[in-house]
Amino acid sequence: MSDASERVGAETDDGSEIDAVLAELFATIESRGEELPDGSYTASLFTHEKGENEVLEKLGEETTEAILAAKDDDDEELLHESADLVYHLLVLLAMKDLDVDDLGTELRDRF
Ligand SMILES: N=c1c2ncn([C@@H]3O[C@H](COP(=O)(O)OP(=O)(O)OP(=O)(O)O)[C@@H](O)[C@H]3O)c2ncn1[C@@H]1O[C@H](COP(=O)(O)O)[C@@H](O)[C@H]1O
Repeated sequence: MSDASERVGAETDDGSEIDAVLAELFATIESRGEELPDGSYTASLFTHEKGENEVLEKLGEETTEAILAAKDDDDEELLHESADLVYHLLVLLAMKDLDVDDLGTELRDRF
């Protein structure tokens, strides 16, 4: 695992914006899980009474909402729900002590 602080604002060699956004968001998620600040939705997921199940349920809900948006041909809503989905997936990876870089490696290995 790489140090979260090193990834904040990180850009890949080709300056890919999505890589930078995912790296910064993941670093923020990890930091919320460590510091558990009051008022943080992310921190509330790490301390939820349902534990990991809360995030798993959210992933199910956001997936359904993304599917419905796609079926409605509502591109704006599809992007919104896709962002919710990716965010919750990153929270799950952080809870499992996995890393967004591990996800990147898994995807790149399929090229
Ligand atoms: N990217 C996200 C993010 N995406 C989704 N969510 C939250 O996930 C929840 C989604 O659940 P629901 O679909 O039930 O929520 P909803 O009220 O119906 O809203 P929508 O479906 O319209 O999104 C909402 O509370 C959203 O605010 C997020 N909460 C936080 N972040 C980021 O996480 C980082 C830490 O933020 P804090 O959690 O505020 O510390 C920051 O970079 C934030 O931008």
